[in-house]
Amino acid sequence: MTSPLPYDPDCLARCAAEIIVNVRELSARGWTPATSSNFSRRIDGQHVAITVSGRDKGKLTEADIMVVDLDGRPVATDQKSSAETLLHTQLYKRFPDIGCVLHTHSHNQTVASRLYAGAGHVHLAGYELLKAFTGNTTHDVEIDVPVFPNTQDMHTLAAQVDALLDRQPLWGYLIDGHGLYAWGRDMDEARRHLEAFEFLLGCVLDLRRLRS
Ligand SMILES: CSCCC(=O)C(=O)COP(=O)(O)O
Ligand SMILES: [Zn+2]
Repeated sequence: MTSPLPYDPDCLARCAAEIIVNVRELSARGWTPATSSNFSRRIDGQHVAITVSGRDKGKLTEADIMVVDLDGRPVATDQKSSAETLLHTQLYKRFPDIGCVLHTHSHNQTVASRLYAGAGHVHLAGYELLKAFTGNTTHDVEIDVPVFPNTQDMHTLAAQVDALLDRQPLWGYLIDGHGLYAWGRDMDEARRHLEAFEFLLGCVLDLRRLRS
């Protein structure tokens, strides 16, 4: 007799469907080139639905979504989760409110990360779209989007993210030459943050080009 799954399979199916439909849209914008990027959704207090490593994110099916626990260990599967699983699970583990983490490799995100790696952050101020981070209450906020050095050592990267999360609230960060992580309480909020970061980074890059 097979043992029952430790998570609700219907909940996994709903999370997977949500990831598939949203990621197809993000991929159609060119934000997930060459199998890059990874995506996850919290199933419950202990389990996360996340993309399998190396899959074409523009063509995801249910078979490309698996379950890991909050330490990033595969649950009831022998598939290999995203190489960057730890960057997802560290957020779910630390913040019970976080329900969705989205990581993309758009052109704007990658160029901005290269340009601002030296400064360590991209400063965002003066934009109406900053309301995307304040629950539409005010645009009068300033955000420094951190830029972390890229590494294949996820424990090093996760430790740097954790140290910054100790000091300030964050809705996303860049990795140098790599891409953007953004998150939210659910898919809609995470997407709003991701799209706002993408738009604002595009503005910063255009202004810098026009002023030079
Ligand atoms: C070819 S992309 C390099 C790895 C990466 O940065 C990424 O986002 C995708 O890795 P995954 O293991 O999640 O497919
Ligand atoms: Zn990546």
